[in-house]
Amino acid sequence: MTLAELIPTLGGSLRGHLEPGIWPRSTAHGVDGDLLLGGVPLTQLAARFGTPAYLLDELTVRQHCRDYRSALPDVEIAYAGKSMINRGVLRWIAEEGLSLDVCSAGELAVARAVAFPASRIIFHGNVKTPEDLKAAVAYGVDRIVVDSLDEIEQLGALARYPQNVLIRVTPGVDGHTHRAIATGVEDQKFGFSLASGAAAEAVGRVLAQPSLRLVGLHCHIGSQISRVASFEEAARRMVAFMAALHVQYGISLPQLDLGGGHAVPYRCGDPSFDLHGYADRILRAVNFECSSHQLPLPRLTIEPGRAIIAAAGITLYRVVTVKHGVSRTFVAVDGGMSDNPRPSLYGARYSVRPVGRHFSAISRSATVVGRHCEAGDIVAEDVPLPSDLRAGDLLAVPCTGAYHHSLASNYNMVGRPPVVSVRDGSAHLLIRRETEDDLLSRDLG
Ligand SMILES: Cc1ncc(COP(=O)(O)O)c(C=O)c1O
Ligand SMILES: N[C@@H](CCCC[NH3+])C(=O)O
Repeated sequence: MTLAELIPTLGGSLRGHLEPGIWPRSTAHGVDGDLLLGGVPLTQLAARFGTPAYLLDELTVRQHCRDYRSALPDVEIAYAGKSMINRGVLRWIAEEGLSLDVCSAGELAVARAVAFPASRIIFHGNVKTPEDLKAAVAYGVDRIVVDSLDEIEQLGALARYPQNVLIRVTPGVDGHTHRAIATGVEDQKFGFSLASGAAAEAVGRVLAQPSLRLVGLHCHIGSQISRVASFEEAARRMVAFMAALHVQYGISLPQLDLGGGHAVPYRCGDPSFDLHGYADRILRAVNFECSSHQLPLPRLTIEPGRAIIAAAGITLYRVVTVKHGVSRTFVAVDGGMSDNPRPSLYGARYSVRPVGRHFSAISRSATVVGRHCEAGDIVAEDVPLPSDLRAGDLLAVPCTGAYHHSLASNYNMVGRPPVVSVRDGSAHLLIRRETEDDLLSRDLG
């Protein structure tokens, strides 16, 4: 597929005032107030697959992979599988030539199911159970990112051949993101602190394990970060640390993994991430620090998840009730915090668009709420919705490709929605809807 084939659909979106960067690239206007995704009307997808449903635009995912590869041609791009993992998506990722970051035996099992090349897999996690480590070693993943002294010993005892490892370093850099997903700052559960000397100690421990081969360092300063300066600062500190290790241990580490965390806009006006600015500043910073410390340039890896897949996704809900409170209107839909816990976890905000018929031009502010037994079960707070919105209408929520299906739960014994991919006018069920039988199958009475 060429770039030219991917672009025309974007024009359709812009003409229809669908905010670019928030809606999947193939989104376009259909007839009678419908939207098309991958050439398929949303009303048709709702009728065929039911609601709520996660929709995924294959072209957007592929285009984002290409954007990264062309902005950073000499850098390894590893897709962070935790953002959205299933066999279909991993096939696209493999075909686009990306590597893969997994963080559990379960994620690795999905990779194994599509024969994702072990040579392109990086295994993460602050906790790796014995089962995780065994699965990683058995599949022969190229790199394991060690995150504790205990893990270094456990992996050292388990590894059969020299296992490539990276050490996860906490560089002490604030990414200015929600505190629940800020992982570059001191005194939290991820990584070895650079400032305290824990990272240098970890290096010594890995070097002392004959079955481990230290190939580099890793850092990940958090998620949904738009300030390129934070990534740049982390890169500088990491290279300075590599230089210090050269002095202390006489080693030149060949790899540096700078993690993911690149922000996406969820609503119009949210800060976006300047990929080309990032590429330029990170490469300059690493080149400058390496030459000033007379270090050979390491091979760089980055690990975007959200930036690859968030804007490829739309969640489709059906309105079940419209209730007028004392001062607010509540539009209640057939999903909620079980398919999207991000509003309750991080106060995340979304935009919402009614689809499937012509609506009144008069809008009012409404709060879209879910079906779960919590007052905090909110899909979108204070969003403008047409005054004639009623039960049975469809709502489309954009930018739900990342950390939605992967964070979904069965709260209130509600089955998780299906994941449907679209492309070239056809839809394909990647993950079916979870049924009551599925839920009961684990209950052994
Ligand atoms: C080690 C690591 N790499 C990559 C990612 C991907 O993050 P994001 O989806 O924000 O790019 C994460 C999650 O934050 C992570 O923990
Ligand atoms: N789950 C988070 C991101 C965490 C990223 C993984 N470390 C979110 O939805 O934004």
